[in-house]
Amino acid sequence: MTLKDRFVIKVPASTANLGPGFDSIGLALDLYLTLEVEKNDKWECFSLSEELKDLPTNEEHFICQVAIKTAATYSVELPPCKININSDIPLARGLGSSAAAIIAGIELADVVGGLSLTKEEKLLLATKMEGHPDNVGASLYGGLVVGCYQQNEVDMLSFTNLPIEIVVVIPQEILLTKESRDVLPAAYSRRDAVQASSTANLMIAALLSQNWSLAGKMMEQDIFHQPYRKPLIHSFHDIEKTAKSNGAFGVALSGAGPTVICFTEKGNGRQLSLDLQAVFLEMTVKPLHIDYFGSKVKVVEVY
Ligand SMILES: Nc1ncnc2c1ncn2[C@@H]1O[C@H](COP(=O)(O)OP(=O)(O)OP(=O)(O)O)[C@@H](O)[C@H]1O
Ligand SMILES: N[C@@H](CCO)C(=O)O
Repeated sequence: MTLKDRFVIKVPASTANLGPGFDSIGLALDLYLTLEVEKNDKWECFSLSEELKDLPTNEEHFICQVAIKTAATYSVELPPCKININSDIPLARGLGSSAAAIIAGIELADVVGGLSLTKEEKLLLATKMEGHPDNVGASLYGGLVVGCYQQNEVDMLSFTNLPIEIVVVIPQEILLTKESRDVLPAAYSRRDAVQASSTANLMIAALLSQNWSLAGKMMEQDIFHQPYRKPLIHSFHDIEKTAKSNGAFGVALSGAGPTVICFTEKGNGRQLSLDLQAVFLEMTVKPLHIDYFGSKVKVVEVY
């Protein structure tokens, strides 16, 4: 690497859980966090999007902190960088903004610090920081991911070619993941644990066998987290009803909320988005696609 190298790091957003897959299932979406990075004499972060404008502009920035910490794990002192940051991912809305920022920080440390990390190493580092592998796995691998984090290890599979489209309905208010996790029970009875895990198992089997109505039914039957969180999202039931009567096969809270995510068969996303926007005028409604690539790093030589 020369001093004049510039890196572009692009990381997709993600939705987690897909209903019952709590802390385990994620899906990468085509909204992006993009960083342009070059070495500098000090740490500087310029937020180019409105959404990011109140964040720190020096090494206190979350992405720099992740990068510095990642490099330090391998006893590497990261040289300071100037970073231009752009993002389409709204913060604290359930679309994996923190996970994308963690993956971006790890990719930055990897490329600038010459760490040569494998995907598996990046996934473990990111999972430890985020606490669960669903969003970070989707942002790193792309596609639909199913993961298991225990005993300091993450096992994950990712799947491509799902003929579905997505519409997200994003309320204006933010909901921090921490607040949305605080309403969950500390423990579940054996009966509930069996029901919760069988619902998740059947949901993923139904999605992968393209049995859309069964996948949608299992999304709705989740008992892990949605019954506790839905009261925090006042419009959930109205959005669900409108989406289902306009062609969505499944509706769930996106991650920790407040975004509501609607799943429909390929080709229907745009119309479903228009139908939802016509009813929920005060919310941001977007048709999205699955990102199948995950995070990407490009070296741009500047002379
Ligand atoms: N691009 C970014 N740069 C710096 N900090 C960020 C960035 N994206 C997210 N964050 C930090 O993460 C916080 C949001 O994380 P939180 O886990 O609450 O929501 P989320 O990741 O958007 O939602 P979810 O985890 O439910 O998908 C922000 O308030 C901010 O502190
Ligand atoms: N699985 C996580 C995703 C949000 O970070 C949750 O539902 O809390």
